Amino acid sequence: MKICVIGCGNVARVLKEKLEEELVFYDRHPEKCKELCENCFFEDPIEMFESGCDLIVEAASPKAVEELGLEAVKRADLLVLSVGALINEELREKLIKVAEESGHKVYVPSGAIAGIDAIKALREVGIDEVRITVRKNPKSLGVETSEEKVLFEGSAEEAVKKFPFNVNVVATLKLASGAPVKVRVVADPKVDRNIHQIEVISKASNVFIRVENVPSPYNPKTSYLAILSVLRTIKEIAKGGVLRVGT
Ligand SMILES: NC(=O)C1=CN([C@@H]2O[C@H](COP(=O)(O)OP(=O)(O)OC[C@H]3O[C@@H](n4cnc5c(N)ncnc54)[C@H](OP(=O)(O)O)[C@@H]3O)[C@@H](O)[C@H]2O)C=CC1
Ligand SMILES: O=C([O-])CC(=O)C(=O)O
Repeated sequence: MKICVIGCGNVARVLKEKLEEELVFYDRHPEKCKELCENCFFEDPIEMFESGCDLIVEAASPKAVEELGLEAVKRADLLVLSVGALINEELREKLIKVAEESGHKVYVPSGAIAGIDAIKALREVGIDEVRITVRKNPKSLGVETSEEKVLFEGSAEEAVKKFPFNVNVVATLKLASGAPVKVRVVADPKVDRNIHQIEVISKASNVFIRVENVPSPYNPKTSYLAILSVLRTIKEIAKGGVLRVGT
């Protein structure tokens, strides 16, 4: 499999370390790609897409999904990590339409959270409400405070606008549940992990999930679990396989 990666940051670096597949890269900072892989980067994203990708992995930003998502999915299957971009219904529908027309898929991995399997199943009976508290060290949220501080309470849509690099998981919950998602973002100097606490209320089950994630090596905003989730998704795509575990 040839994998084309948008973004030469933290996620890309770990993918390069851990994957045996052929990898090529694009970033708006070519020097970052050069550092990662001297002979396997492109300065132009379209040239990279045209180079024959089996899978395009977006690991850059919600803006990158807006700018490059349609061009990418026209040419290959697309894995989106900056899921916040997909909360915009117009962009999401366009992406799905282009994917359908070109015979490609759009993958959204579970990323930094767990429980997407149960949430998808509960959708069958309708989910009344999803609540999530995102708790991170102030440094990860770009603020300074010596005490625990609630930075935000509101809807998924507002949250992804306000914290584009910290609450992509909120958009994943919204897409998986189809329900309103109530979000709290808390800066907490006492924590050194990225903590996601999720409650799902429905007729069939109430589900309580708490994930305490170690930050990833090159970007503390991004949990290491998010990268492991991408790695596993890529491996399952590459392997095909007949046994599918999980909803
Ligand atoms: N779904 C999930 O659960 C999770 C998703 N994420 C998201 O995954 C993405 C990748 O994370 P990570 O690797 O840690 O991020 P990094 O900031 O380490 O790397 C991203 C790289 O992509 C570049 N980039 C950003 N926007 C564009 C663009 N429009 N065109 C070209 N290059 C661009 C960045 O440049 P510059 O520095 O100039 O912006 C940077 O070099 C982020 O959006 C992050 O928020 C992270 C954790 C969990
Ligand atoms: O990695 C995390 O803990 C969550 C995150 O940054 C995001 O959802 O964007």
